[in-house]
Amino acid sequence: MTIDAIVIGSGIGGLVTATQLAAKKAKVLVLERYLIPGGSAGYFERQGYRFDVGASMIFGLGQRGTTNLLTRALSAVNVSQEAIADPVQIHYHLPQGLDLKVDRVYEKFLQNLTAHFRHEERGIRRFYDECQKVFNCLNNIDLLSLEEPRYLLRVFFQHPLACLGLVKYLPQNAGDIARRYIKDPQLLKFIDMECYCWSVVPADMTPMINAGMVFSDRHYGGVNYPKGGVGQIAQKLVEGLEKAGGEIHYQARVTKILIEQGRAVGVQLANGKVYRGKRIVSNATRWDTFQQLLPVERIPHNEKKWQQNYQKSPSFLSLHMGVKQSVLPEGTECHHILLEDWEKMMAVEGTIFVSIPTLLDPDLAPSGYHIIHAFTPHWINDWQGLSQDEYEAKKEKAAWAIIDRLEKIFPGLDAGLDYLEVGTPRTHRRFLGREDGTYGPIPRRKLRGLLKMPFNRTAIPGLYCVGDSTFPGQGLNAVAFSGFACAHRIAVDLGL
Ligand SMILES: NC(=O)c1ccc[n+]([C@@H]2O[C@H](COP(=O)([O-])OP(=O)(O)OC[C@H]3O[C@@H](n4cnc5c(N)ncnc54)[C@H](O)[C@@H]3O)[C@@H](O)[C@H]2O)c1
Ligand SMILES: CC(C)=CCC/C(C)=C/C=C/C(C)=C/C=C/C(C)=C/C=C/C=C(C)/C=C/C=C(C)/C=C/C=C(\C)CCC=C(C)C
Repeated sequence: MTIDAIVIGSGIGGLVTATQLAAKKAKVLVLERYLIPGGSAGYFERQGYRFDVGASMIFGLGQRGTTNLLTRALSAVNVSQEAIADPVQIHYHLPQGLDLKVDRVYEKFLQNLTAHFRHEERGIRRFYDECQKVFNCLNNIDLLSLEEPRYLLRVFFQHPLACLGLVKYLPQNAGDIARRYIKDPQLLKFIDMECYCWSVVPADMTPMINAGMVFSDRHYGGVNYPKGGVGQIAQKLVEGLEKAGGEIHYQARVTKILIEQGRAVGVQLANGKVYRGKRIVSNATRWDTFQQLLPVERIPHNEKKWQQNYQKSPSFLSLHMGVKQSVLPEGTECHHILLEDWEKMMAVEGTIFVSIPTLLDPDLAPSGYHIIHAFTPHWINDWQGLSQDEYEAKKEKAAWAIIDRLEKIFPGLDAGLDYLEVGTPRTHRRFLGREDGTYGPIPRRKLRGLLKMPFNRTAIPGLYCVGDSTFPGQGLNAVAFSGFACAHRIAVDLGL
């Protein structure tokens, strides 16, 4: 039977595309190089612990509105995922005693922040209220392909004000709006950190649409942890895909996208096997798609331009730890950010991100133990060209430097350590198939919001991209949007 769409990669972007198409009765084949689905939202198991490989703070599993895209993607193929509400999005441990929690309740968060900056009470409220405006525009409309003129016309007639609001915010960045209301330099640094910890760039370079989503949805749909671990989301999507008649093959590494008369017509695997399909979707990064899967001389002009605007963000050094329960003080929250010096916010080993999923789902670790996943930015270049011994020694040294710093929030961490596995940018490159292990694209300089971020179609007819190198960028809920949009565009192109 002819395949309608071949999806390269089963990250959340690829799986949402595949399930949406399968739900529309398209014949879909997903090809995944690894053993399990999920990509950055995958997991691995060691000695009774189930560790999340990357994604750990999950938006999009809410129950209301239109922005709960993970919930919607699952229900489109008749599956669901139990979600555990996280009462605090992040506990920040920042320089100059700036210690505060982002409570799920909006007013409580504003109070916590205002307690540190009384003189900016009005500015704080005005900035975050403006983020809510962006979110309210999005959360009122059907979220589908912005490359489909009839859809645009329809939403515009249904919700003209929301659309005009979005058009206004699309070229803006969060930092410019924050500066309109806020003057205190330390508070502006805090807003930088609020953006950096998910966009990996400061507020000035973070698109306002994305900031509006994150800073509002955490108080609306909330951050929710999937029962059984983050990997469950992908597993459930695969279950739904198969129920809807789609197929997924593992250990199926695509090495080539086949082009005939300028059109993408199929793919070739590392083992030589060829599949042909009416449409090809790449969930690999744009760098991998256009530099590895296509002949380099084929890089379309607009892709070269994209690379002039966007660069690869650093990867991470990840510590997956199993620890004794006694390491976590009473009342510890699930997510933490630790930084001791503002100047180092974006430096290698500057900011430490921490996630402790077992506080929400104790079944992920043996009884009496917890998981601490700590990660911090690192570049692949610093990990290349080492002998095996040098590589191991470097891992060990870097890991213990992080553990030492974490003792500040988790006293006795070193003594309470039961298991430690360290991942480097090389690990991320190898297991996620992402060039240089990058977390995703970031602007090379200040750009106009999301205007330069490409949608799903590419310059090569028949070839589409999905995932975090497409609009609107990083984040599971963001790549879920990109999956909805990609499937919508393909369905229209195929006349489904
Ligand atoms: N919320 C968090 O805490 C957090 C943390 C880290 C990452 N993330 C997010 O996870 C998202 C990643 O989603 P995504 O959908 O863009 O992609 P992804 O990188 O997660 O998935 C891509 C998939 O494609 C597969 N693949 C790549 N090349 C292939 C090839 N040639 N042949 C076959 N398979 C191939 C990979 O193995 C992987 O499974 C990002 O948006 C990132 O921001 C979130
Ligand atoms: C018609 C006319 C005229 C017009 C029209 C217009 C329109 C309609 C427009 C539209 C638009 C749209 C739809 C848009 C959309 C968007 C979206 C969906 C977005 C989303 C976003 C999301 C995001 C950004 C998210 C993110 C998240 C993340 C990234 C996260 C991360 C995290 C991490 C890293 C972790 C951290 C921490 C710790 C651990 C502590």
